[in-house]
Amino acid sequence: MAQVKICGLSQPGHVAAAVASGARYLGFVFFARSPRAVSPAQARALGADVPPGVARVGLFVDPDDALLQATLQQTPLDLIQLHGGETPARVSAIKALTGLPVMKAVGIAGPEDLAALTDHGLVADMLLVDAKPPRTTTLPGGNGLAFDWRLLVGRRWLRPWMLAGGLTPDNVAQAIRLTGARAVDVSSGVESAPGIKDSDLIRDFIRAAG
Ligand SMILES: O=C(O)c1ccccc1N[C@@H]1O[C@H](COP(=O)(O)O)[C@@H](O)[C@H]1O
Repeated sequence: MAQVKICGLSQPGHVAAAVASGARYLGFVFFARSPRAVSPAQARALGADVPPGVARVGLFVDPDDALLQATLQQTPLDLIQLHGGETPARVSAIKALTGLPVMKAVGIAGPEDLAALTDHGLVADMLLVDAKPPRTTTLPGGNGLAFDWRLLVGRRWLRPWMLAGGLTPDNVAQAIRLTGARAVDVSSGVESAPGIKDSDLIRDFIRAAG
């Protein structure tokens, strides 16, 4: 069974549905432009009763030190997800600053994008392999877009990795079979509208990944 991260949670009922269905990672978005953005106080409340073994993930996009420090002062997190243009050096600096493990997202559109996974695998604790966002969007992730999963067949990196990008209850099993992913991340694919999670879709996704 692949481990599942449900990203962009903002309501206690959806956190409860994700945990009850077996999610191993819960994502809280600290990026103001996202329809899924939460405040640190909201994230603290949402993550307060999460059982051991379920990681609270803070998603940031090119955060400065002040944002990271202010967020962590207000809410406990177990893993930092970096979803912007952070360099390997910046990933290292954020690990040192926060004392937390970091998962670095890399956007993939073609084979030329795969080298960044090798570079980030030297410093990040985990890799997140996502679709590269289109130039026209203001969101660097959470767009519900998939990439050609065949690009990952036979690839190995130094760190554990998650597959993301356009996953849904209907396609996640195929994505896992093709890529061999041991962990998957979803946001839009378990929503009824942008930013509105659906407990039934969360359950269906986690079942389908099993
Ligand atoms: O979910 C968001 O709003 C978001 C905003 C900014 C950066 C990343 C974001 N989400 C991440 O994007 C991928 C793919 O999401 P989707 O399933 O295709 O909608 C996933 O890793 C989310 O964590």
